[in-house]
Amino acid sequence: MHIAKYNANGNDFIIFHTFVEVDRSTLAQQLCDRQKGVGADGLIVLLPHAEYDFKWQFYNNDGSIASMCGNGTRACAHYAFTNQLANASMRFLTGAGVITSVVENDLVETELTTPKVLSESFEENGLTWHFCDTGVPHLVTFVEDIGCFDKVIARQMRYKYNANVNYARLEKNALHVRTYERGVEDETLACGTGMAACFYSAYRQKLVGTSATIYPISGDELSLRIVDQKLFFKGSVQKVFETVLDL
Ligand SMILES: N[C@H](CCC[C@H](N)C(=O)O)C(=O)O
Repeated sequence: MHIAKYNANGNDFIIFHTFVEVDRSTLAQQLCDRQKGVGADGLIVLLPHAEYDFKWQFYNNDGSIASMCGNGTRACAHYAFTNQLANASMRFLTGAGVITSVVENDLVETELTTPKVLSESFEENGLTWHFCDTGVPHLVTFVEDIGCFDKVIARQMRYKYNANVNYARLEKNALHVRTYERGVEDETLACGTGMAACFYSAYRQKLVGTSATIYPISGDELSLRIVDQKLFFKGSVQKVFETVLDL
């Protein structure tokens, strides 16, 4: 099996394409295992689709299925274009709906799904939480010091609300973000829908304008903008290697 390993600002993925649609949860766990497998935060499988350029299966590191993955859309769009499976501007079907991505060299911009507010903001664990869906559910709290990211609190909130958990620090028109990711069950170096959730929560509170620079813990620089309530997420991706696995 021919696979590619991608890095999207620290969020890493194994990607391949096939005609065969089967449940790949166990394969995802095997391939994503960082000791016994290739190692990645997720597995992305591209499949043919009659109406769109392709559809995808997305699995987290633990084999769980997630409806969307912002960084994953940018990595798989680059993979699809590089492997001549789609043109530079493509539309593909995810569990959260149809996604449009545009590839320009190593830069990829994705139009995410329309964000949804999941509840009123609330206080818990001495923090104010905002709850929204940017393709998958995210809790967001704004802090003065991003170093106070607390994995114990994040894990507790992740299970109580079945959501990814983000701490964000605002600095002028930029956000520094740390994310505890559902399905990885740990902090990842970047989470695309998490960055989008932090931007959207800040925008709704008028803490940022219609665009902002976002810095995940990897230190990479990404951008988010909102136009007519649609979120556009842009950043670079890298193909780390390609190989053939005899599975
Ligand atoms: N772990 C997420 C899916 C991947 C999201 C993240 N990698 C991104 O870039 O959006 C969940 O199960 O809700």
